[in-house]
Amino acid sequence: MNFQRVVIKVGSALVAPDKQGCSGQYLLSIARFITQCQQVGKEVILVSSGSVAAGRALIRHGSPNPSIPTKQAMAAVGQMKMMANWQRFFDVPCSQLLITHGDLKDRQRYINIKNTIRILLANGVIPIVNENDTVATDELKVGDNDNLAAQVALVSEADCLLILSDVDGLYRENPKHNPDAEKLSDVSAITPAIYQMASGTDNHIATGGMQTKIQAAEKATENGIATFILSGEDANALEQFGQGINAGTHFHAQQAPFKAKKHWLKHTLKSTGRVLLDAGAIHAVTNKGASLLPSGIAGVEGSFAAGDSIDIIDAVNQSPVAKGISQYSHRDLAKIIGQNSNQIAAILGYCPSKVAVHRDDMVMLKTNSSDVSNQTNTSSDNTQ
Ligand SMILES: Nc1ncnc2c1ncn2[C@@H]1O[C@H](COP(=O)(O)OP(=O)(O)O)[C@@H](O)[C@H]1O
Ligand SMILES: N[C@@H](CCC(=O)OP(=O)(O)O)C(=O)O
Repeated sequence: MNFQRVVIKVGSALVAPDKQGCSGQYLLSIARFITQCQQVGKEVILVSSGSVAAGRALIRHGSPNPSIPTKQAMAAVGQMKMMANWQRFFDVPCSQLLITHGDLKDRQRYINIKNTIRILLANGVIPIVNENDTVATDELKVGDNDNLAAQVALVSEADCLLILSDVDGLYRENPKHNPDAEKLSDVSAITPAIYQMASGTDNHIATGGMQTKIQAAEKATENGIATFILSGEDANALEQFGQGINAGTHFHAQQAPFKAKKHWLKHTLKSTGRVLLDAGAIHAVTNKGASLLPSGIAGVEGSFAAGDSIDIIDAVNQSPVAKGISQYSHRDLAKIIGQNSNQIAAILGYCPSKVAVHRDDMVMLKTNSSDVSNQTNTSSDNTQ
């Protein structure tokens, strides 16, 4: 097995093949594989879906698509069932980590999660992660466990991500709609064409379908984490995987791992505002690796505090060019845009920084380089 630390994501359809309750039908062989990994010194972190499905029969609901509070109640009761279901397959202890996007985007909580997982693994405990559905709101949730698993792979510094589902890989079209669709064994780069192949799911207990799996694979592989989609219904697929044979789709890890902070910024933080840049500022930021100065900002939108993530937009075509941490709140930034940085103190009465977004806190979304700090800094004014 060509990995040391693996995150294994198990979809709802495997936990609840009958679309409600918990079943051991597929979990048994997955648990056996996990035990085999541990016996040869590999570390395993589970990301398990299925709490909503597991609790579905225990919470009264009239409609086939229950309200969000009803689903949150299902998750609350189902999570215990799901954990108990996993624990019965292991002799070693399991542990429960319920996290949200709000936890991952907070630098301190992110570090707490990292430390907890490290200590659990060092003690032979299996971390089992799910989104904390009961408290998650739209703004504060990852939303699907494929992306959550990729983020867990990053925070835990795994070198492999295994996404187990009711489908045995990425097909050129949804195989449930076109049974003749061809499967891809290897994906060396995640391009728009790959995204076009992936559609959602018809399974009402699942979230995201293949689209979110591709997003997860992109996040992981650009950080040097090899990613596989395998059938969790086929015990042979896991057995073969253990022998180094890929029975599903292998998304190859990219060579240059993204720096942890840049990744956190690009994928984990959610922006609550935008700044619109004129052509000169776009050129300085994208081609010169400069910090973003208030003088280059033509407009401020949304609501954000100093330290929040914002999207950096080309005002001409409205396309996002970068993402970064704002040094100022939207209110203060709106007062200093278009102004020379030397004027900031006079306008605001304070000047913690001459830049609006520092180049070290910025990640490019569009240029060939995804890390502006790798570029030569020709900014004439990039001091904080
Ligand atoms: N191009 C594709 N290749 C494979 N499966 C696809 C594709 N596009 C959509 N899907 C759908 O994605 C489903 C798996 O996602 P999902 O139902 O969310 O499962 P899970 O609960 O494991 O996350 C498959 O059952 C399939 O219907
Ligand atoms: N957190 C939810 C699962 C969300 C989800 O992404 O489901 P799935 O697409 O089956 O991986 C639950 O435990 O029911």
